[in-house]
Amino acid sequence: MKIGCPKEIKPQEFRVGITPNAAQEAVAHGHEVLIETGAGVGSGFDDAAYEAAGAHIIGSAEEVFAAADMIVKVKEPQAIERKMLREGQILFTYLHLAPDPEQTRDLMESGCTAIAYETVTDRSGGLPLLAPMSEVAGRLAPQVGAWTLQKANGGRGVLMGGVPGVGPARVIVIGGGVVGINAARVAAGMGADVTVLDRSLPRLSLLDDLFMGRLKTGYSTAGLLDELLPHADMVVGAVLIPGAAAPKLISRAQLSVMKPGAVLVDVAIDQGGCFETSKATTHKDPIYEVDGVMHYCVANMPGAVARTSTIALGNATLPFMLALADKGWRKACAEDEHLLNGLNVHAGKLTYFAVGKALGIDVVSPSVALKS
Ligand SMILES: NC(=O)c1ccc[n+]([C@@H]2O[C@H](COP(=O)([O-])OP(=O)(O)OC[C@H]3O[C@@H](n4cnc5c(N)ncnc54)[C@H](O)[C@@H]3O)[C@@H](O)[C@H]2O)c1
Ligand SMILES: C[C@H](N)C(=O)O
Ligand SMILES: [Mg+2]
Repeated sequence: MKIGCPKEIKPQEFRVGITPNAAQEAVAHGHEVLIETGAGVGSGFDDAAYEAAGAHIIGSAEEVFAAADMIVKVKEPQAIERKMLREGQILFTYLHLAPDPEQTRDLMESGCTAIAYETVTDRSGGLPLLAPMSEVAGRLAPQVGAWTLQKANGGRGVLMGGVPGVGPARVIVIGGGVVGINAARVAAGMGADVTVLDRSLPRLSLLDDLFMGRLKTGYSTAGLLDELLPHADMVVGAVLIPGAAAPKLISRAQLSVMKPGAVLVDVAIDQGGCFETSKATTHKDPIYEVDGVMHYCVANMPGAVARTSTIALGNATLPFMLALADKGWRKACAEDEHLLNGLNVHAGKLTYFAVGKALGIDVVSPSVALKS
């Protein structure tokens, strides 16, 4: 199979979908790997590293899209990339379709077969292709939140760990999954007073055991948030209902009970955001203020630490990319229900129920799509 990897074009996105090591494995499996020139530079991989791995360097994204049977990327295809997709072509990347009707329409119109990293599952109920980037974004969240808390950036001028004689920042993490646990770990490590809220009691139990009194846990309800918000310096939004639009857990009205200069970091913004006042921002212009409360809502946070993120993502995607290339998407998905769970669009039809529900579009079950 011809596997193509274009350079990412989302603003300030420096990750790349295929590392030289992954390219080398694909070549060893008998595939041809086409990398757009410069695609890896933002992650520290120059064209020569790909050539040494046996890949071909291609001059433009247009040529990569035209030649490849499967496109492997990081971010959802941007409008100009969507025009280059064609019927029968496999697209393997993050999609986050629930909050994105335009992208969904374009992917359906293209006729391509789109497999979304974020809905591929594993045996233990996890999301193995989302997890590495959730680890990164979770660890980044207190870091960017701490920067936003600085007075010059609009924050209330509170130091995460405080100092002797002055208490630490109070951080609430809503959602104790992969993002949440990593955010809690770094916030606690910075010395903050951390509370994690979740709706899964087993998850709260795990957090309680792991952190041994270093953080507090709470069962996530609107009432508990009402109690906690007036005291919070930072709230990290880290909830997920796989594939679905994020539930809105803090309304605009609730901002009025928060302290001026408190900070909301909405990591769940890629699924539409879990605060009513969230709107996606970029690394170049990451923060804005609403009713005195600072918001950080970058939907591609791991792009900021592209080297770490590209390698971590590549480690996770490699076996799935090889399965798709070796067997073709039908056989690969027929033999692996977890990969089939990644199928979001095929031949003009939407194949993921939570996306269909969010966007009001009819869905064909992935097992039916497999046979079409
Ligand atoms: N902005 C970015 O750059 C970036 C990067 C990586 C991940 N993400 C996003 O972060 C979000 C979280 O991802 P994850 O991997 O941690 O997911 P996860 O499935 O590991 O964890 C989500 C947690 O949310 C909990 N939850 C669901 N509804 C809740 C509610 N009402 N209140 C409290 N908890 C609730 C679940 O029980 C689960 O523990 C996703 O939207 C993911 O796409 C964003
Ligand atoms: C998954 C997340 N939206 C990312 O960009 O890595
Ligand atoms: Mg180009």
